[in-house]
Amino acid sequence: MASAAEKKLTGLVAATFTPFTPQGEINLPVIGDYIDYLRETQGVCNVFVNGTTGESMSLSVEERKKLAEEWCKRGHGKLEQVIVHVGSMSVKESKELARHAAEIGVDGIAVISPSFFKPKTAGALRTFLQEVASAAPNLPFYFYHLPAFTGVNIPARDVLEGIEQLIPSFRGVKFSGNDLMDFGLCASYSQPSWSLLYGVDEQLLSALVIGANGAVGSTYNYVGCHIKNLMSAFENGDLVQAKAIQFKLQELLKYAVQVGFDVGVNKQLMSEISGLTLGPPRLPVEPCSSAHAQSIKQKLISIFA
Ligand SMILES: CC(=O)N[C@H](C=O)[C@@H](O)[C@H](O)[C@H](O)CO
Ligand SMILES: CC(=O)C(=O)O
Repeated sequence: MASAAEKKLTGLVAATFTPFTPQGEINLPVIGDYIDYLRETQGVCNVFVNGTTGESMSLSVEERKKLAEEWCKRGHGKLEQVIVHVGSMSVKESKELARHAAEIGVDGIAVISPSFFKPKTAGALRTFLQEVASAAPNLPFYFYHLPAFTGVNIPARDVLEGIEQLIPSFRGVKFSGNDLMDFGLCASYSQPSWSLLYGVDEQLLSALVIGANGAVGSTYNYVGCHIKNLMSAFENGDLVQAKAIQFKLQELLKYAVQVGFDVGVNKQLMSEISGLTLGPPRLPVEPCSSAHAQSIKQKLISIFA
């Protein structure tokens, strides 16, 4: 994968779930099959490992390293890019994870804002990001904006101001917010080598209109093949078709939220759809019954039929 390191990240990126054993330990042997499923069944060849969907904030540093290693090792020759999220509450741990990511040859790293002690200004957040990036100066670096989870409501556009001077390896933003004006301001500030990756799957089409280069999301694990069609329809100027597919995903997620949807449900849904055994989530996320996930799967089948 090292050769792909400077290839601009575009298209669909699956935010991966972390496989656990029934006892709640990370279950590395599942990852090889997971990669084959993404490639062969969904046509998705990029992954975002140890993010929100991967429950990174509930994992130990040691577990995060082992997971990153396994995704890299098994993905070699099969995946185009393996991006690893290395954000943490501790700048020291983040730097350790960034150094480790460089050693194992990932294609890029992403960092979310710390959220217990929150940066008060865009400048403080930039300094945090710069410090982490300095531990892996040759790795493409992405800022991960997820205000609903971090509670850090600094506009991403403000974070980007002058960031290319502080972080020469800066290559873009994974924007998981609903504020499309802020996203637009990021797009107009963006540079040719940057990737703007949108992360709210239910409104991807709007972000494509504004200039998203790609998308990172949890649902691409199991509806990637359909959302690829949305992206091609958009590229071909077929907005009628692109909207029809976007509306299907919205209908699915509306149903899922109505019956109950969190990362535990999402993970069980992926197990039911893919046949992979991803196991339970980790506390405080509660396990989801097979029946609950099956009802969402049935909805998905009827919507995308
Ligand atoms: C908070 C979170 O996990 N966001 C994901 C990625 O950014 C999305 O892919 C959502 O899971 C998806 O848009 C469904 O709401
Ligand atoms: C969904 C997403 O992008 C994440 O898991 O971080």
